[in-house]
Amino acid sequence: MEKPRTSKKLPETIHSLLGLKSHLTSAWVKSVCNIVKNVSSKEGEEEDFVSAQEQEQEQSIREQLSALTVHVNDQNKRRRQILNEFLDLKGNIRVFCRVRPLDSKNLRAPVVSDTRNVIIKLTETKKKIYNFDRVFQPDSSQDDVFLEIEPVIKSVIDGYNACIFAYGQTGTGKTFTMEGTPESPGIVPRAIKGLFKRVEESNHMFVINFSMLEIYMGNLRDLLLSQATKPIGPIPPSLLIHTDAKGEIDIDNLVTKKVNDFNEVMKLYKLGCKTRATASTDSNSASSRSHCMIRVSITCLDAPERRRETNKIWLVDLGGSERVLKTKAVGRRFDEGKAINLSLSALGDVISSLQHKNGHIPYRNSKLTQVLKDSLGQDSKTLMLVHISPKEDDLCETMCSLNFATRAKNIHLGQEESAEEQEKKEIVMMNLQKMMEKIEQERDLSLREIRNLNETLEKLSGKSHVTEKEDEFVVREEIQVTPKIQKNKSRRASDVFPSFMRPTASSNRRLSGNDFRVISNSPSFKSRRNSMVSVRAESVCLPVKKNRFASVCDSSDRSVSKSTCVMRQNIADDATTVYSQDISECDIKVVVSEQKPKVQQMSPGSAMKASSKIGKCEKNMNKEVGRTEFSRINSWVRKQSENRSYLLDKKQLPASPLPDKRGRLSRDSSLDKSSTKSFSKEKITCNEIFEKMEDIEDFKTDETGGKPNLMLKDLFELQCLCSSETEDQILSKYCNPVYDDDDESVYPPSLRYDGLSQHIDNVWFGVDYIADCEQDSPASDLKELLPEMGLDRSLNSESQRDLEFIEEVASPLLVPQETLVERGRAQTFMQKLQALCLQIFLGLGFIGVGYGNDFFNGLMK
Ligand SMILES: Nc1ncnc2c1ncn2[C@@H]1O[C@H](COP(=O)(O)OP(=O)(O)OP(=O)(O)O)[C@@H](O)[C@H]1O
Repeated sequence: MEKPRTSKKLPETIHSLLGLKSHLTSAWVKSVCNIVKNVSSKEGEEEDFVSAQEQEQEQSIREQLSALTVHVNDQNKRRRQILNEFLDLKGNIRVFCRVRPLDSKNLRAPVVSDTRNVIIKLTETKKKIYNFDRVFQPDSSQDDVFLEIEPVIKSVIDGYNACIFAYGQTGTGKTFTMEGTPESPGIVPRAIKGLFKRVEESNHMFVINFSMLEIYMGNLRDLLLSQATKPIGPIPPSLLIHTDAKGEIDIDNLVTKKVNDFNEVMKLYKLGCKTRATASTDSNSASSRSHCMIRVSITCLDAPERRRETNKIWLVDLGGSERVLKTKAVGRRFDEGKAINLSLSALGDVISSLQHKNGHIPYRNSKLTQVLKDSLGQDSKTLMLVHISPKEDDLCETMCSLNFATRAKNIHLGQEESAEEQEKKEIVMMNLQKMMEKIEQERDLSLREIRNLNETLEKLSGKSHVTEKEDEFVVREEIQVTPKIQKNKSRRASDVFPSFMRPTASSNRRLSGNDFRVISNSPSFKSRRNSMVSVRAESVCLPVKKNRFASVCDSSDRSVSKSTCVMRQNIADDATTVYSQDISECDIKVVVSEQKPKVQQMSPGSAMKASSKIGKCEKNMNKEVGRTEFSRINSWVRKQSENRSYLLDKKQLPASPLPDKRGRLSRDSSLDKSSTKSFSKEKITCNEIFEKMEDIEDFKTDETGGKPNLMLKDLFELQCLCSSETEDQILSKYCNPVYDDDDESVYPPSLRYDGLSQHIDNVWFGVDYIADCEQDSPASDLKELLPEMGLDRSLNSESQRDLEFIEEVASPLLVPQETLVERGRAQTFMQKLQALCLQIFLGLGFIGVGYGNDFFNGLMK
């Protein structure tokens, strides 16, 4: 509409009047007054008219918006009902199976599949059929998989809890399905993208939070606490599970990060994946040794039609199920496998109980089921993806996985549906899906209309309909950590699990305040996900005589090497699980740092003296960690060995050992067991030993085809003796090294031993120490472990004596000092003592029970 022109002319008129004021007449003034009066009244009318029109238009847009919003909400409600019906028909717990592609086309595959069945050809005539809600064949794409998962993502937006987990033998593609690759992303990135897309499309305000943790050996570890900040930043508290008043499960102190878009989530996800515990096994070079769990929680306060205000989806990449016998896992790998299998079995029990609608659901049997309690079964949507390998070699594991999945399948008290019923159900589901699609299309149109109307409204009033709502939504805290820190100190009885499921030394250290030191510029480990940049745990592999134990785990020769983390790909147990230790298998990791803790290597008597140095030591530890000079530690180790005195029976040293036919050192007849009883002990330094062993070294150099690692010369040479003599002879020859407590040179540059601390921490966390100590002393751990390794029967009385010796010396050292009330100090102190204790045994007692190689791993760095 054109604006009135009179008012525009007014200034000109007045100007002309002013210019002609000498000629002003009363008629002139009158006419001007009329003009002015006219102008103001006309303009007012016109402006009123315009604003009334605009208001009307605005009002009509607002009415349309309200109507459309109601319509969209109705459509959402209908869609939700239909989706629920659809999922109910499909089953709240659905089991899919994914068959991974064969590595080589030439291999015979006894596993065939169609879209619903997996057929195992046992013999030419005998076969076993397993059916599932859906089977993804080897050529199925990630898109195919996600298409089946999408309805679950939709129901998460509707306020339902959900859980999607990948189960299966190690190396069958669980991580591939969940994580995927940059070219073909898996369920996690797709699900997150899907969630954000739906949130954007919706006319509600959502707050999305992201958390990531792993369950390693029954211990919950936050994966969003980056390794680099862990040791120097505030001590990350341990994660404990609790149930809130509404019966919802939460995890104390778990980092919860508010995320605004897909890219933000992906950054966090990558960070978490890097922190995850992986290791090389016989079946997978970067095998997951834990259950990796992602939690995405969604809050929507302005949608009462949603099932809950806050709900969550768990995306879980379970650790690989495996027969430990097949993987030949020992030590840590063995226990990891055992813990994974036990928690998977507990998960199977829970799902099976839910499917069979049992009165009691055994959630408390594992941390995994405790965490997932409110996201499994009932009105939650659960989706299990079982992964199998079609290879003939894996047939046994494949059948185990299929049997597990069958247990979890939707069998209502054993009644399978007839084909006719199934067909009817399929038709109903198809119709429901079509209805859903139609509603979604209509809803999308309505939403587009809402958007357009909002834009118009914005132009008219300069304010959008939606932004008003947005303004109401206050910015929330970036990181929300469930504030239950106080609870940490009183560990509940229910949290006390069998030894393998108890928190690892690593988590206890986090509790206690003593964490790893970090080292920059460390080489990255060979791992798909786990490129550790901050912690370097170097291992030492010493040449140990092939004893009974060695033949179990490794038939090849062992050599001296200074390698980082993964020592040999074909020895499962030589690969260190990153950032995790457990002393029960004596797989020890030493993390070397720049500082010089001055307390180390003391006799039990000087233990109390050591405590006074701890404060100083801890202060040093809190300084920023710099680059490690490995050579400094090397030279320390060397100096240490040279200065160290041994009570040695000189007679026992072979004068000039000669190689036998097989190239091994000949035994001196004087090393006869009977003669060891009457030996005369003299003090002798390591250098003297070296002189005596000159010939041995020459020979060994030839045998191994290269000079032994200089850094480990001393131990290497001592171990050379081990390779030609019985453990008992070694034991009888070398007594405990003699240390001068005041000699600071015996203290290694920042040598920290991480292990055994669990025994101490338990005292402060409500776990009965005595019971624990009895159960978990290193010697009893060994005793426990040996039968599992099949070594109990083969232990002779001499080895038994070794064990008793260890127990006798180790146990008193592990008793906590009552006077040391400050946990952190006591912790550090005990670590030093433990390191001392273990170094004393270095090359002695443990060799006799087959711990030679593992025991030395990392200890000397
Ligand atoms: N469907 C598939 N298509 C292509 N490659 C696959 C598929 N499934 C698995 N792979 C490949 O097989 C290898 C092992 O897979 P992955 O690491 O996902 O196994 P996993 O079951 O997670 O093992 P673990 O339990 O030991 O962690 C990877 O290199 C992966 O890319």
